[in-house]
Amino acid sequence: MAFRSRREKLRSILSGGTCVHPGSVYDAISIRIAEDLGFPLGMFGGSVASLAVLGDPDITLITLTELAEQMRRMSRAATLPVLVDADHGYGNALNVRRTVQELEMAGAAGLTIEDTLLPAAFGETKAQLISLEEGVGKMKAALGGRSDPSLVIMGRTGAAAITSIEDAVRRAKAYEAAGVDALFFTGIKSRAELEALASATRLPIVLGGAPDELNALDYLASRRVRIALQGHAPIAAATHAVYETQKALREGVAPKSLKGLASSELMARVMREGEARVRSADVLGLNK
Ligand SMILES: O=C([O-])CC(=O)C(=O)O
Ligand SMILES: [Mg+2]
Repeated sequence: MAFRSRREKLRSILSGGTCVHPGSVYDAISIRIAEDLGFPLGMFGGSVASLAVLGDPDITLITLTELAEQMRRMSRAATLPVLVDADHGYGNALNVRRTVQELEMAGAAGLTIEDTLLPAAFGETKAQLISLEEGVGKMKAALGGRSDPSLVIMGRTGAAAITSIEDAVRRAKAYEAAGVDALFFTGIKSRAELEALASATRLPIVLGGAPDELNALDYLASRRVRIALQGHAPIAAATHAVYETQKALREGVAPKSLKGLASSELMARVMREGEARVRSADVLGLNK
């Protein structure tokens, strides 16, 4: 299986004793940069998928096909293991199965399925959850949908901030019992909440955005948190750079005088230009 070693790397992070930050990845360039900088894995958030592919906010407009296609491009560009935010699995539990099949073929190392009601319901301004029973059905469907057993399936809940920490604990225990490989929590506001979840379960934990008191990797590792997200600053940095560059050009700055551009060395590295050159020499008859 072509992607097994990526999945095994993600599994070794989950079974290890430390907590790591993933690189935020969303396209072929960002995954190569994260790989070159030595990140142990990439996180492909639903928010950055929507932004990179559609230029839209994170409101469940992107389709599974678009998400999987973007993942496939990243899988081709780099070998870094990628954890994909598969939102609610793009429908009910049957759609979750299809989502897992598509993301597995696209080369994801792991994916998260969350129990948020998506897309947002009519007339509701706040996030809502599906029932625990439906959530368990989705986890089972996800597990049943993989054909490579090394693909990592994570159960995700934001219950701590939507309903209560007690509900988050109930859901975490139920998803663990359903057989998921790891638990992904968002909306955790304190060490006490993390500790309630960690002591009620045994699986490795992944933490979405968290407050400052939860930002010490050693502490997180001691509570079985193996991956801690840091948001998605790179796409905001890229947007800023494109904005400033286009603005300067529009204002008449000469291309040669632009500031903040990648060096030609960095561009060549990101394009893997050296490898392409060797390959061309080999196959285009230039090696004489
Ligand atoms: O998974 C993440 O990185 C956080 C999230 O839900 C998103 O960005 O859509
Ligand atoms: Mg998301």
